[in-house]
Amino acid sequence: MGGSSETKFLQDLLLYAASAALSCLVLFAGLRHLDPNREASKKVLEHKKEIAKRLGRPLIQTNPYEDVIACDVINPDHIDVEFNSIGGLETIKQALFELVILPLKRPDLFSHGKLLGPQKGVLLYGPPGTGKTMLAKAIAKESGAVFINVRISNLMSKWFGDAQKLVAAVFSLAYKLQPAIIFIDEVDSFLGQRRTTDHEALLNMKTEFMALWDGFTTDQNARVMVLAATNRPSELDEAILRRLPQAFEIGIPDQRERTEILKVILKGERVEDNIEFGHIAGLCEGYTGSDLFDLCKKAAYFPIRELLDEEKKGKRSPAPRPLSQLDLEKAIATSQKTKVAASEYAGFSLQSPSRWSVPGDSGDSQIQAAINVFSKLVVSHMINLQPESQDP
Ligand SMILES: Nc1ncnc2c1ncn2[C@@H]1O[C@H](COP(=O)(O)OP(=O)(O)OP(=O)(O)O)[C@@H](O)[C@H]1O
Repeated sequence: MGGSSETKFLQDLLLYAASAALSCLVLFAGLRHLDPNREASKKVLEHKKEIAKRLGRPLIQTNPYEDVIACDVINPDHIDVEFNSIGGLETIKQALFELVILPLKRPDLFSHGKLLGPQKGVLLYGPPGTGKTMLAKAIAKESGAVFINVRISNLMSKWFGDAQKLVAAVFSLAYKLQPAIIFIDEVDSFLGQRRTTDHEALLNMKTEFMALWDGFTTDQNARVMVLAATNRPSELDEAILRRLPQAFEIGIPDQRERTEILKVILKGERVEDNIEFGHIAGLCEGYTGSDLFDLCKKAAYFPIRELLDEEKKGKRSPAPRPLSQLDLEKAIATSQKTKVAASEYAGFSLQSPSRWSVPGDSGDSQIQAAINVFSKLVVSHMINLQPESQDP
């Protein structure tokens, strides 16, 4: 009798122990499943590994704001633009090589004395389509610097409320990934002259940006450079111009430069040997690099159309014929240059970084100014409609 009650007790004990262990397991699994951060942290780690791989830099500690910015970072090895892909602009390319590329690539040469401290800010200004973005990318490529393409409107619309922290993240991430280039396209829309209509969040972002930028300017170990581009240099704040002491005008190319651009665009394409590039460039007065690129694309359709016409007549060819001079001339005859934005830019000229000439008060520029003010009012109104804060 005593033996059977002992066995029963042991059986019960085992049963209790087993069910307690099972309950713990279920509870633990349930809690793990319910943990809201588990999936998120797993994703973040995967994302960070992916970014490190993409950037060609070792895995670094980053905060959630830096992770947001990391999505806009480009590994220099993945950039397909180099100085050779840019036609003309020889003097500017040479100056940028010495001022920007060399200090990022060979900081050792600039660490002896204060005379040759690395540039911390360069402005590229000029009409749309003249190659400013191309130049910025080529600089990153040639200097092996990561390229952080800061899209302020994106930050403002997506992360309103946290935008200031994201601005800080731009600089801290650049520092961690250095050498780095922070590229701000259309800088006037972010760091333009302060207006009474500016939203407080935008003003705070500007102040934060400038303070952080100043910090980098005095830090001799920072291999971080701000490259800014604009079509409207006269709209920039004086305070910004002071921080961009080196400014380069990327203007409308002349005939010699247009010849070089055409050669660069058509390099590696199937073209006839006898194209007179100088002659074609002469027919393209006022064209920007972007206009020339569009022109070549348009001309490249003629051989394809011809091939399709031949096919309709039952004649088969293995490939379209090479592009000819006549194709380019025909494309010029039917092309309309997109000179609208270029004419808007015309009239601005930079004497010195802090001295700008303002366009005459033509009817056109007044209408444009009115459009600018109106669009800024709309944007500022839209900002007011944004929800308060969203966590990245
Ligand atoms: N100097 C150039 N050499 C070769 N291609 C050029 C040149 N300039 C412009 N292009 C062509 O025009 C396209 C647009 O140039 P890019 O975006 O650099 O101009 P942008 O000055 O930055 O214009 P935006 O002010 O509108 O941003 C390039 O992708 C390239 O195909």
